[in-house]
Amino acid sequence: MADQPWPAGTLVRVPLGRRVVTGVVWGPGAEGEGCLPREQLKPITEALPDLPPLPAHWLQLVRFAAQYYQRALGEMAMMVLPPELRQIDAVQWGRRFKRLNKVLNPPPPKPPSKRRAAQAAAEAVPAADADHASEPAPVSAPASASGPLPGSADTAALAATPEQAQALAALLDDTVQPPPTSLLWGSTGSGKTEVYLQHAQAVLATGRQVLMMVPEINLTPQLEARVAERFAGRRIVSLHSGLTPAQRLQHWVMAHLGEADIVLGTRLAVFTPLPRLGLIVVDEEHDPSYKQQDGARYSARDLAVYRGHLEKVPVVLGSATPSLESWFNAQPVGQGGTGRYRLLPMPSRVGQGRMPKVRLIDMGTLPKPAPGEEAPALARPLLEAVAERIERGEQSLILLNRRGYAPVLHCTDCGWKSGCPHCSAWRVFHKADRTLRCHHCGFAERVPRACPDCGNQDIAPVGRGTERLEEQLAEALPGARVGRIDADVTRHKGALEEKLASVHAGEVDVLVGTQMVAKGHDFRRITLVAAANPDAALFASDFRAAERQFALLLQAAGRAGRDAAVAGHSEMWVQTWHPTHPLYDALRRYDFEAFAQAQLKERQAAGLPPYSHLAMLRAEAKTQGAAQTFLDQAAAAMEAAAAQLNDQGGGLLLYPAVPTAVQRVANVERAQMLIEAQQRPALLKLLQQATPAWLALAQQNRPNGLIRWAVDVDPLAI
Ligand SMILES: Nc1ncnc2c1ncn2[C@@H]1O[C@H](COP(=O)(O)OP(=O)(O)OP(=O)(O)O)[C@@H](O)[C@H]1O
Ligand SMILES: [Zn+2]
Repeated sequence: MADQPWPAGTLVRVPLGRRVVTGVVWGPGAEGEGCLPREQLKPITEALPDLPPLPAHWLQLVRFAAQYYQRALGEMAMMVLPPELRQIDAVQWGRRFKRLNKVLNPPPPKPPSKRRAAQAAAEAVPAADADHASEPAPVSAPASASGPLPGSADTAALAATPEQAQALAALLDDTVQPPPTSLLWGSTGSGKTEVYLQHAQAVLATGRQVLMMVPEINLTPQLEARVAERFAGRRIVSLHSGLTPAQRLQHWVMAHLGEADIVLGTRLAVFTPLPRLGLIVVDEEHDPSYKQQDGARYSARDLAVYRGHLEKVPVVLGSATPSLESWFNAQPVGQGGTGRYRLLPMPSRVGQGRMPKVRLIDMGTLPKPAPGEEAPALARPLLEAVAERIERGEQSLILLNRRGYAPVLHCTDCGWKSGCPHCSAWRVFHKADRTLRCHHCGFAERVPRACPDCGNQDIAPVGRGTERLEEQLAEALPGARVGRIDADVTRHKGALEEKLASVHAGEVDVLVGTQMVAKGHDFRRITLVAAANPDAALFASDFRAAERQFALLLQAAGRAGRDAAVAGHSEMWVQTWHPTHPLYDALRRYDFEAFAQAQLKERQAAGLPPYSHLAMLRAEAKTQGAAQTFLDQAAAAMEAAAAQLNDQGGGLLLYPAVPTAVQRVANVERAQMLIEAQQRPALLKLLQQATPAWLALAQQNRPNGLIRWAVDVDPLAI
């Protein structure tokens, strides 16, 4: 539609069948190429008034993401817009906008009338009904009540340590153009957040906006508090999936209008339109949560780097244990890397804080439990070390990455095990509500009194989850206050905050937790961290398992000794059957560099990322045969194209289709096929060329039981 009156990026309402839906004007469509003839096009109903068009950069980012992750452009664009925006019409939008304007530009203060006070009160209440209730205020209440204040209201930064100063000098040096992507490689507790804040302060002072990303929602409140405290006069908004639809829309609009100075969010925030963008921070850049695991499987970290290039703004990736991809990119070309990122190391902890001393317990040397008895959860010396902490009024953190009471129940007579009838997985015993629950499909039943197969009364838990560990520790440490934080006890809104607060307040002596507690928290009284059972990852089939485990253990260790007063005697204990494993050796010396080099060497030898590029084609079907048949046909359909690309040095390799690790979930069979390439462009070209054939094959295979298929570019787990 060459004569369309609306510029590209305008949000419009268009008729689609009998409905009217929201769309984005993308530009004139080329006739032919799958577009309808002009005569058949319906006119746009209306544009959403007062909403500036989405910027060209935003369109380009979405276009790139769609192409790279092999999704339809429209799907990608709609997926990254606030859900609420896709539904409302111009009239509803007009009402929203008016209310938002009142928040942004409050009338000059008058003596408060009764009505006004009531209205202000109403505005502070979170919207229950999306369209009719008042909008909630954005997170930085002071700013929203008084309009933007000059940057002078920022509270003073801490005096930077020499390492922080050095990193900041590099980050603030704007003679390096275009602004590079930096990898801030700082130990846990080295003050990375302080560096982000001071960098942000400099960027805000030039009138630009800052986008800060964290991997998980439960880390946003902490960062939010620190940012709000530092930038009391600024408008700060958060963006994550925990907001109400109305909140999310409001925060998004404030960012888009340039009214919000700082956007804090999870991966979805990478798509926030920001007209004055000046800095992108990706905290804990190695975290797997940055990769979306369904639909459009994008990596927010990688898109952040792309966006930085696109908009010529600096990107800071921060981590104590960078992903091997980022590490590789931060090594100079001469030293086996790509030199694409700038490495900014901060090896020391702030002040007198020290990393805890690592102690490996060789489980093989412990006395064997009597026949029929179970080994205790914690070896004697570790238990004694915990008891010592309790006596001194210090806290311990016991990490066990498995929730529930026991991963499986077992009949000692006939050998029955608590399998899930719908999945190829065991059902986990949860003692609190006496259920057997499948962690894959959610299927739950009351735990049987006797073996369902043979009637034996004696069915026993096998193995140990956090719930059981908590119980056993309470028994082994009489009088100790044992607490637990995992997904089960933090299901309700606010529960996690409550639990964390009680740990900070010293109301817990021993905290049992999953990886949830290992990340990010600034615990001040923990002097002992123990990994109860970390060996499984050493032998996992996934090539990234070791990398993830190392990061987790190092993060966990980083929760101890954060306070100088207790740092001297802080310890990280590891219960292992493989004390000489190189992973633990590197951990003992906190030598990420050595670990990374060793891992990269292995990856290079095996031709794995970052030395190659992967895509995974996944299929779900009623039978394993149907899933694999589709994948086999999909492979056959791209063989010619692959051969052609290989003639040009693409280095493409198609692996046979195999069942996934958990083959059946909710009665659906799953299979996958790996595509490997030496050259990334060849991989993308191949996927693009193959897609039409795959779409057709999928149609053909539906009657045979194919349910879904999808491509995952740069898959995290294989
Ligand atoms: N320059 C400084 N002077 C004094 N204290 C500082 C300084 N920088 C940071 N701190 C304090 O040190 C502690 C750790 O800092 P921060 O949380 O920024 O580290 P981090 O590297 O982000 O840690 P982690 O990776 O564990 O999240 C905080 O309590 C922070 O207030
Ligand atoms: Zn199941």
